[in-house]
Amino acid sequence: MWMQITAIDMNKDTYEMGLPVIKKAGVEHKINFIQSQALSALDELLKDDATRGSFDFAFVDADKVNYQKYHERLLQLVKVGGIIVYDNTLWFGTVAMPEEFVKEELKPTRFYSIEFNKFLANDDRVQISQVPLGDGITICWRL
Ligand SMILES: C[S@@+](CC[C@H](N)C(=O)[O-])C[C@H]1O[C@@H](n2cnc3c(N)ncnc32)[C@H](O)[C@@H]1O
Repeated sequence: MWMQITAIDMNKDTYEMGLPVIKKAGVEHKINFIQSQALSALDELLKDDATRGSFDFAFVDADKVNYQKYHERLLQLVKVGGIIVYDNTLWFGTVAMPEEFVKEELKPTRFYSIEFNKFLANDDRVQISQVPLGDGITICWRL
């Protein structure tokens, strides 16, 4: 079956940085890069009935303040049994630290990350596993 990757980033440089490797692997034709704010791109994808519930896998590594909004949209785009992975859910370990030990510059995202982690833990539309790999990833199995 024809497999395709939809990649969204508001900054094309990020995609172009990886492009030589993508080309070397001969998979450029499989990637649909959308240069856009993620929320509007996801909303566009949701307008298409053929796209809803069609994705096997989603990986999110963008602005943490919007993770919950991405989650609501991805639940509609990823098929039941599919996987959604969120990056940086430990936020340098700060989500488990008392606030007084956290550097000022990490505090805003720490707050969003804690709120999002609590939200996911109570979301019965997914089964989750928090993996202490890198900066923490949360794997969600779409139920
Ligand atoms: C930490 S980088 C990760 C890039 C890529 N996932 C990787 O691992 O190489 C975060 C990326 O999210 C993009 N980004 C941040 N906020 C975004 C938004 N609201 N909409 C679309 N892209 C966004 C940035 O441009 C940046 O390329």
